[in-house]
Amino acid sequence: MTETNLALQANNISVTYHSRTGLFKSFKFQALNNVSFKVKRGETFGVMGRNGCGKSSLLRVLAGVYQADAGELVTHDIATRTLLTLGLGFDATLSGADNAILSMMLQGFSREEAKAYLPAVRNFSELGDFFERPVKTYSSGMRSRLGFSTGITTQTDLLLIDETLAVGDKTFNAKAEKAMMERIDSDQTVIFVSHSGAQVQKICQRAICLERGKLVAEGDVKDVAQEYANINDKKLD
Ligand SMILES: Nc1ncnc2c1ncn2[C@@H]1O[C@H](COP(=O)(O)OP(=O)(O)OP(=O)(O)O)[C@@H](O)[C@H]1O
Repeated sequence: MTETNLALQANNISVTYHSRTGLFKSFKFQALNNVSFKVKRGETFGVMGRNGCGKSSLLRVLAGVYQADAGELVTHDIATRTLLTLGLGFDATLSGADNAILSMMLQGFSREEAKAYLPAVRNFSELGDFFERPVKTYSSGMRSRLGFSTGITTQTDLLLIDETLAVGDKTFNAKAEKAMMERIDSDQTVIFVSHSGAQVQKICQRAICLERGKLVAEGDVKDVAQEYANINDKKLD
């Protein structure tokens, strides 16, 4: 892999959570331990691993939401990035439109650029007049739709997808999946995270596997999925 076709490089990324369990008690938990890998420009790169292995923590570091407490993330020509999740970070008192603008600004867009995307977000979300109403009046499905529509409408240099996307009703889900696959099939750099080796194998060329915060396999997606299956089999013994 030449340095010129690299989109990003994770070098020895570690993340430790510090949690308070009582007035004078706290504990540390290392969710990611020295994780390193490279992602090429335009590829769909997979991250697989069992529940609690550190997938979401890694996604948050890649999205710039969390700062790794050791290691570095080197990006090449990545000014904007989207984390496609269920929109849990919304301000419930603000309207869907205002939340969409804030979320696009967090992706790296200017206020003016975010405003220009707004009609397309409104249209994709199918929220109608609710788009101008406070998010606290939304059902959970409506929140998810707002989050997904905001993420999928913008054209960013890096698209991060969390498998746990269940966006709305059947019709909306089909539309969301189609839009996601169109982006994956384009020359977009995508990182796709899932606990399902089969799902990662379906859409990714290369992948890594995490186990208890450590990288245990990297390379061609078939080989990594096999390694992941072996880990799962061992746990079932
Ligand atoms: N804020 C936090 N404080 C303490 N521990 C945390 C925190 N967030 C996550 N963890 C722990 O870090 C580990 C990794 O969590 P993470 O959410 O990254 O895993 P995951 O692979 O995405 O899991 P899942 O597939 O269940 O979503 C887990 O053991 C989890 O309990």
